[in-house]
Amino acid sequence: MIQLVELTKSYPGQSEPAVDALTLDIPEGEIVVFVGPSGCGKTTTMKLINRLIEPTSGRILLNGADVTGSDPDELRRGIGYAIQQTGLFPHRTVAENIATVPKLLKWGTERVRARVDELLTMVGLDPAEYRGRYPKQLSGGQQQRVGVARALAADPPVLLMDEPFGAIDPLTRETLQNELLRIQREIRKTIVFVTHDIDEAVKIGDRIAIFSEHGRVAQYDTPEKVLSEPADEFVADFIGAGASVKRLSLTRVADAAVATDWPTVQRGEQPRESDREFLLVLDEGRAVEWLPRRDGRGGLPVLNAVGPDHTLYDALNAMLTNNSDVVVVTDAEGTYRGTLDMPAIQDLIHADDTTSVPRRATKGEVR
Ligand SMILES: Nc1ncnc2c1ncn2[C@@H]1O[C@H](COP(=O)(O)OP(=O)(O)OP(=O)(O)O)[C@@H](O)[C@H]1O
Repeated sequence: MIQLVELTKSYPGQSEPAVDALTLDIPEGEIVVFVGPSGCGKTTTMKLINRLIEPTSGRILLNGADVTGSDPDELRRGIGYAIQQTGLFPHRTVAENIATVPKLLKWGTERVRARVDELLTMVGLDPAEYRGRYPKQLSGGQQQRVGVARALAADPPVLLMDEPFGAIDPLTRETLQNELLRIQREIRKTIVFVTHDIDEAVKIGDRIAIFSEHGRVAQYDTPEKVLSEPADEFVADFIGAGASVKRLSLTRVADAAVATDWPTVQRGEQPRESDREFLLVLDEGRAVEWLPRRDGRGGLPVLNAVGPDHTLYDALNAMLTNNSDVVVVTDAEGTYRGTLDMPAIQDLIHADDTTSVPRRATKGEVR
């Protein structure tokens, strides 16, 4: 666990401190996200944690030990650091880049080679194809993956990530976010993650620290709490409109009440009687077609099914894209598991809401 105690940084020549008496506990094995407007002191705080810069006053404790006076080089070997500009060495191969810290630690050649391949596989790059490439022969997203692999190389207990997915297109960014969450389920590091983007913070964070200015933390809470009970107007403004929709991204489809009573028919078989307008056609366990009940002709392909790792936000998005109020749910292998409908999502949005007006549809009733 990392404890920041009254941490202050005043840069020379600046009238106000960049970080002013920041006190914050970062629990072991969690992802804590620093989010806030430009210039509020997020990067300064990260650099203070790994002693790239020295505090003007205050202390940093790592697992209870004061590291403010320890050897910065030694400290940094226990702290992985991944940044937006990746900082990859352009004239070194992917493998050499990843091996930087293990070589400093004088690991044997075979151990380094095995670790490089293990990490490339972990971040979704085929070692045989990528270990010999140079950074400029990679896409931006691939460079970020290598940056994350390099930060993890010597298995540090702490990982600092400063807008690691900042300059990436939205689709790749989402993939990288999902991969980080998958990797974190295995490695359980203490991760401090900086972003400008509240949606990214909500998705990635076990806790979110919302910085206002000068490293002051306006709220430090779980994403649920930040969205449902913003501490003040600054936080409410920063979250922006649509907090209830954002809350949908906190629930995975795997944890939602998936309905299993949608009428289905096996491909090639005679449909059963049903009160639903459409039947779902299954082929070898997969939902492939919505078949109109009335004449059994002119079926529509099943598009944008959601799996267990998707969020309810993704499910809502799929419904809107399909212009439908129901979406097919599959398991990780793509096998049909059931359906999620709009009323189920509305129920979730309004779970603790006693004032909403009656809706047209009720649960289970699909128009
Ligand atoms: N080396 C420096 N010398 C002087 N002032 C600095 C230096 N680095 C940062 N600052 C100032 O400290 C404040 C905090 O900067 P910091 O980079 O920590 O903010 P940030 O929240 O990470 O911003 P951004 O989201 O734009 O990256 C800013 O006002 C910035 O101008």
